[in-house]
Amino acid sequence: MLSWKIIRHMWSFLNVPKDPCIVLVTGAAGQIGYALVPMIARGAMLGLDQPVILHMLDIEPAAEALNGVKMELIDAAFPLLKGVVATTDVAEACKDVNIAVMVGGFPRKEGMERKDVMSKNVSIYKAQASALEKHAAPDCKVLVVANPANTNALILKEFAPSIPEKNITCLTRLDHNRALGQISERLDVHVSDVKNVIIWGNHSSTQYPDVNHATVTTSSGEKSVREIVTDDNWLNSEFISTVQQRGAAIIKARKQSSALSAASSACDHIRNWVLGTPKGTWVSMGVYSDGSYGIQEGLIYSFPVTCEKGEWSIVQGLKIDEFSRAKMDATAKELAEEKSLAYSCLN
Ligand SMILES: NC(=O)c1ccc[n+]([C@@H]2O[C@H](COP(=O)([O-])OP(=O)(O)OC[C@H]3O[C@@H](n4cnc5c(N)ncnc54)[C@H](O)[C@@H]3O)[C@@H](O)[C@H]2O)c1
Ligand SMILES: O=C(O)C[C@H](O)C(=O)O
Repeated sequence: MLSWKIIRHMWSFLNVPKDPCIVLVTGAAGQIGYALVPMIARGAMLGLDQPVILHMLDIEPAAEALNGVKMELIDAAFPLLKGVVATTDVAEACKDVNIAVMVGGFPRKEGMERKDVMSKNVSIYKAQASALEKHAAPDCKVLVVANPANTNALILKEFAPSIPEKNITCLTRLDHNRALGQISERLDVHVSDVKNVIIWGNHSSTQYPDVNHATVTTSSGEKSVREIVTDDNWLNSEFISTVQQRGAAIIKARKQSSALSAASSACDHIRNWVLGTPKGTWVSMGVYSDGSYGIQEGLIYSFPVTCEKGEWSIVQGLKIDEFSRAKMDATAKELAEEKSLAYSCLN
């Protein structure tokens, strides 16, 4: 029997091009869309050997702008980009897609809480769930970016029952990367030397950025973040609130929500999901809860996950202290409340 590794090696030796992967980006005329589509076309999401066909969806008032994005994609002459569809027809946009990145929706503005955008967005996700179910490839992987991201993903999962629940996720990788960034700034080390932070729960200000299992690579080996930072007070207060409030801080500074970091983190999320996480490293993803760590089953909750062969698995067996337990439960409680609120908006 030939091993998968040998077959892959022979394949690359023969230089057989891969079939293009069809990637849907909804809300593609918006600011995240504008940052995201060139990243996908350059291979940042699926790798430098993976051709892509982009399906871009937006609504009628944005049709002209969407067409402008298509013109720019053509002008950029990306070698990996094998086709572009720009449409306001959701069925056409969803046709045969392998990866769906759901960015379309109404973003939070300065002074608004995420709950304020709930009713506008959950009804979009209910409608688009059916379109994905009918038209996407059966093994399509879905990443919801638009807020409230966990609850939009939950609505999408509940109204697209034939899509496997393991295939529906939401973005908390931006929060994960923000947490890595804060530790790296504090210690003046490169961000790639910090790993295994965790974002638990909701992509909201109740999220719990947890450093209890995080490590830093130093010249004398891998050390725990707590040991190197030597300031539990900062780690248990300012660090947590800075990460929780980073989205609001960006909105205050830019008068618009994060776009380049959101787009880059969306690429990280899908790349690790499809191509795997490095050995010994986990990432945070919003995934359906199977009851792990006592979190109510069925919620879309951010957990530490490792990925292999296109499948994520929740990291099991991490020790949870009392401080963490309370914060993990508080963000779960908010998600359960958001779920009820979402259903009341849909009725
Ligand atoms: N999860 C995260 O980490 C994260 C980070 C940043 C932003 N966000 C969220 O991502 C979303 C997009 O942000 P943005 O800054 O790009 O907003 P934006 O307003 O610039 O773009 C949103 C786009 O969605 C389009 N749209 C609206 N309804 C649609 C529908 N039914 N179908 C398809 N497209 C539709 C709009 O026309 C617009 O072009 C917002 O909900 C924002 O809050 C999430
Ligand atoms: O906080 C927001 O509304 C924007 C986004 O979710 C972010 O985290 O930057």
